[in-house]
Amino acid sequence: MSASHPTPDAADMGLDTQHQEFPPASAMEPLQSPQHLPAPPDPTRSMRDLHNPPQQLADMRQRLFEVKEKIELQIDEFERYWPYVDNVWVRQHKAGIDKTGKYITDYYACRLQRPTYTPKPDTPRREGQPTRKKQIREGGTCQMRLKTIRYEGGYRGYTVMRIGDDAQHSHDLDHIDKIKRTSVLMDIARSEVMKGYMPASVFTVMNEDYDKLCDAGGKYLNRNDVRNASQHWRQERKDDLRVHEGYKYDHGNGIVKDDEDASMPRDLQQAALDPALTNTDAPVVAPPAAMTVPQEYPPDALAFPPDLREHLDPYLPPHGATLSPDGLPHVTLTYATSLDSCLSLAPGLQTHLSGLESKAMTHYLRSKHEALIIGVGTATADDPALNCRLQGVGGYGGLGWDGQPRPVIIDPNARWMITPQSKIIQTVVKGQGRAPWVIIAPGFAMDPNRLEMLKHYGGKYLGLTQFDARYRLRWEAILKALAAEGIKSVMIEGGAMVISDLLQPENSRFVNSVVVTVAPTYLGRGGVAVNPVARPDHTGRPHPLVRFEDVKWLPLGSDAVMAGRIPAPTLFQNQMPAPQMAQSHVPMRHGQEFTGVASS
Ligand SMILES: NC(=O)C1=CN([C@@H]2O[C@H](COP(=O)(O)OP(=O)(O)OC[C@H]3O[C@@H](n4cnc5c(N)ncnc54)[C@H](OP(=O)(O)O)[C@@H]3O)[C@@H](O)[C@H]2O)C=CC1
Ligand SMILES: Nc1nc(O)c(N)c(N[C@@H]2O[C@H](COP(=O)(O)O)[C@@H](O)[C@H]2O)n1
Repeated sequence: MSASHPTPDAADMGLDTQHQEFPPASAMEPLQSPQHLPAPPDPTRSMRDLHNPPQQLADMRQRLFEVKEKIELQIDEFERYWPYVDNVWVRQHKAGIDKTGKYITDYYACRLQRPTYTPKPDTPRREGQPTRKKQIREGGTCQMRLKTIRYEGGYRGYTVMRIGDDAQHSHDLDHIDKIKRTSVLMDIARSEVMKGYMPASVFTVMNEDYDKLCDAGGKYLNRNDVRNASQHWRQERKDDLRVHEGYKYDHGNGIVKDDEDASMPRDLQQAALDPALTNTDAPVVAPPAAMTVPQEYPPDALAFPPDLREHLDPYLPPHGATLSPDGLPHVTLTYATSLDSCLSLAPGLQTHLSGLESKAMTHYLRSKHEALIIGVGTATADDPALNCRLQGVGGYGGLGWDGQPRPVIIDPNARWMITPQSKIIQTVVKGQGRAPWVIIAPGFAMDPNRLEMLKHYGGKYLGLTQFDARYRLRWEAILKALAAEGIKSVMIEGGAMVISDLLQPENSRFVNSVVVTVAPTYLGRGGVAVNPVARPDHTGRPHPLVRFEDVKWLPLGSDAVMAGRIPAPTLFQNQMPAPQMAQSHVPMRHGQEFTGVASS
């Protein structure tokens, strides 16, 4: 999971995401809404929840058990997965809604945090009643806790994070599965019995695909669990119960598959198992939309095959990338150019240079970075979505915002006219991208409405103070500001001014690799060109500005993609020195001064 997330930071609501256990009273008010009462049994559960489970269920259960890093999910995803781990997590009493009414925070502790329960000596039972077996319940062994923040503002989402940097369970997930069943399993058992099936039959059918049962946390499910789940309902209806279609009672063996049915095609067998699909006697309840797993990708999804990925991976940040020893993120510079080095036909005009294959490649690159930088010239000209539309990332078949980079706009003068209709915001609303961060300089005249609007959708402004000799924001400061926000890899897409600036010797040391798409076209004079300023060597003779090394060319459709690295800075020692740096902070308007990074 990426370090950045689409929910407005918990810090925005006065919460320290790592260290503070409960929100300050000023920020949160106790919440009494019905959604915070214990979840009632879900009568819509059926065998389908076992046989057609949410995607990557075992993996998601493990992630929601460990919560090693912040997990971001869309609300329907959270509601789909959480009932599969509610055997682990017990909701605590402190829960709250902030004053804006947009954030709802809940706190959970591991089930094994409760004190150990030792039963009192059993009270005498009425004659003929069996003695109740009360077991010692293990507890008090695990201090792991987490909180969930549900955000319902310009978009809707959940952030799940553990409390305490190094917190972890004192046991594994299997241990919890052994001592407690999830509500999904109990709900399936209950609703199947309520359809008129014998508990033994329900148990047999639930075990039919044992791997899937284990994925759902049911490795230790037993017949008693099924009986207990439906006990109240069964008391008056003992005689009416039957076995599932396709099964029979076999003396000595219990409920077994009926061989005569075994020749049925597999999908028909599945349907036969689920009376909600076939049996008109059974109550048929449509599952809520939140339970349905989307099977198809959105129409704008792109595919980039694994064998092509292999060529580019050496140039990209590795999975779990860390900051450099200097505290800088991995930077990949990438853009599409014409043969005459132009990015677009004219200033302010978006021009499609990449073919379908190289466009898919660009989206693969986007999926591999935590942030995506463009200059305000590009944001204004293109009204871009700046999301990742690769099949399998969040919003395109993946979970939450997995693989979605954070768009970052360099806009020192806060001139980008972002509105709720901007494509970037529409993408956020659809759950297909993250809200942008905008980097601004001191002295900007910030429109408060725009600021509020951006925050509403989960974005923010970052104020920077450090300038170079031309009063441009220093790239080192930009990258360190993003690193301070948890970003460890950055893809810089353009436009021409940004790319040219980063190819200058004083900046190119921040670039780890370059991936350029060359389209077979001339755009002609008047185009917006990448043309960094040449630097003569120390004798005054012309000298190439940069020649990439470790270069690989990859034909993609009718384009050619070049991947390479910028040589170490020592190779530029013969060149003229970079201009002197300007002062590192400058006065803001209204007599204030920025010192370092500020966000709002
Ligand atoms: N083919 C491709 O791959 C791509 C094409 N493009 C195209 O490029 C064109 C836009 O390029 P261009 O006009 O050069 O604009 P840019 O996107 O490069 O934005 C330039 C502006 O961003 C701000 N800026 C950037 N870096 C800094 C810095 N270090 N410090 C301070 N301010 C900074 C400045 O804003 P201010 O002026 O307010 O000071 C500057 O004028 C568009 O036509 C777009 O379609 C864009 C990306 C990729
Ligand atoms: N790789 C590439 N090829 C082109 O032909 C382009 N015009 C661009 N432009 C960049 O992509 C952004 C558009 O992104 P969305 O498709 O809207 O997500 C644009 O703003 C440029 O940064 N890139």
